Amino acid sequence: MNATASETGLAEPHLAEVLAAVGLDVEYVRAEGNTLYRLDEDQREVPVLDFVGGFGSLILGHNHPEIVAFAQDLLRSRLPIHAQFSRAPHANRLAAALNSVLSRELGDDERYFAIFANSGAEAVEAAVKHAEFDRMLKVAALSEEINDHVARIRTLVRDGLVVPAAGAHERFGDADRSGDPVRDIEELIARVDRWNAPRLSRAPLFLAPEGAFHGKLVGSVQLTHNEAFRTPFKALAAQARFVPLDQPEAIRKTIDAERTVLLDLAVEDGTVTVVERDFPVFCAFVLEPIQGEGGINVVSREFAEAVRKACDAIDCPVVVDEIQSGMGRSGAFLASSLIGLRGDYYTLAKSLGGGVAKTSVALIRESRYRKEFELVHSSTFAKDGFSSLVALKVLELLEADDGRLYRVVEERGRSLRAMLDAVRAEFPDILKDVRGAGLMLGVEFQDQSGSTAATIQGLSRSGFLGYAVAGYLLRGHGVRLFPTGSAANTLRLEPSAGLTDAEIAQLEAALKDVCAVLRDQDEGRFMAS
Ligand SMILES: Cc1ncc(COP(=O)(O)O)c(C/N=C/c2cc(O)cc(-c3ccccn3)n2)c1O
Repeated sequence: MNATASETGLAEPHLAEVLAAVGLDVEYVRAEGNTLYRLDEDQREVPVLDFVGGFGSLILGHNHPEIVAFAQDLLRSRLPIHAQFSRAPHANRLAAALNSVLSRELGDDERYFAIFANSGAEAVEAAVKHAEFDRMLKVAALSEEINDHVARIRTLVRDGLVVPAAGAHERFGDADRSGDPVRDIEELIARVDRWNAPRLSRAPLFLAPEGAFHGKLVGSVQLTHNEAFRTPFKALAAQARFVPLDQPEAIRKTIDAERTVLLDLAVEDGTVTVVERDFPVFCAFVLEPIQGEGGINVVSREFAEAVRKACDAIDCPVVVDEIQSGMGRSGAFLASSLIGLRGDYYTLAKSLGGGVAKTSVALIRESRYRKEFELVHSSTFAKDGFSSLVALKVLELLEADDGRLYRVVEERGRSLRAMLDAVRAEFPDILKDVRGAGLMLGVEFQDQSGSTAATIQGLSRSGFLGYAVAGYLLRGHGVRLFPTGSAANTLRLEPSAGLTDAEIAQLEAALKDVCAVLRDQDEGRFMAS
């Protein structure tokens, strides 16, 4: 069925046309576990094996029976879902439950304070706002400290207790001044003020790895590396400096390149000297421990250590974005704990809602938390009763039986990975790489822009090969998976923990078939509807 814009209605008509062009514009009528159901011409249900997994939001699968039953009970109970500005027992319990999991996983009891939101990008926005709120308070404190020093030293000079050091003006290119200490200190203070003023209002910067994806809202999209998503809106928000994931040393170099100093006055041995004070340019380093939208790139332990070391040196918080990699998807609650990366902030979303609610959270460690932030940030639907209780149920299921579900994810991920590696070994000319951890895996197809088949060549050169492969797998094998806008040749696999051997086998047959068609350059079969 090839829908046109008028038939698809007004919701993203162009995207609908793209999906239609590669046969992905299917309407689903029911979903359970790893299966979506569509209707055929005779209105009969046809199962589709779903590896898109809600872009990582379905670690428990579509409509998990315990989650659905729990949600139904909540609605039947007529619980207050929107009772803003009242005690929020459910949200507090959820924050406490998240802290228990973090304490278990991180091995210490430092508390994390929760700022709840409704979507992943909104949690990132909250984290970014809090980090900037924190940075501005640091800037204000530094500025006040310098002003206090200046005022105290002005008095000391006027009282004849200290004098400006010989050469105090050197950094401004001048020789010594009049010799009158009172006049000299006023000139020095004026020069320090003129140096500091523009720097105090310098816009903050962020750090993020190349390939980063943190959402598409105003602030978060500037942390997303994909230029198509980011650059049209760069005038709206603080910019990020992106560092290559395979160059940990680039982090320190990037920080040094942006180093900004304020000037301060100090007294040494009775004389006044000018000293430098580092200005906090960087607001936060934001990174995913496993990049999703960027094409399933696993951050190395070496890179994680370089991030932590560089950020500690400049007192810059590390925001670990676990929106896609978290909630058990890697085989641990946090994928970052597998690479020894400790976050100052964490963001969680997607599977936190159990596949039936929309909720997200930014968690901020107590040592960095600014409680005044609560007075300036809020959201109508955040921490609502329904989402909070569903999220509590999700954590209960993840943590049950001493974390049995994480071990299931790890074992299912190993089985899926083993199959993918075997298919790649059989078709190295078609499959370039298999990457990821747990049940967050990616299969990268070889570039086909040199194909002798014009259609395959054209699709590859236009960045649609991955979508065309996805269309073939859906039409020919009833298997659903997608590439992403930032890694068009990498199909991502994010099934639920309920993945069965039969589902792995079905995917194996589908992948081997599409690899054979591409090896044969059989564009007729490849594009058959
Ligand atoms: C690490 C991370 N941080 C913040 C976000 C933003 O969350 P929201 O989408 O809930 O605002 C995401 C959400 N991910 C969205 C996503 C992830 C992905 O891997 C693919 C696609 C996608 C979307 C459309 C078409 C193809 N791919 N979308 C994320 O993965």
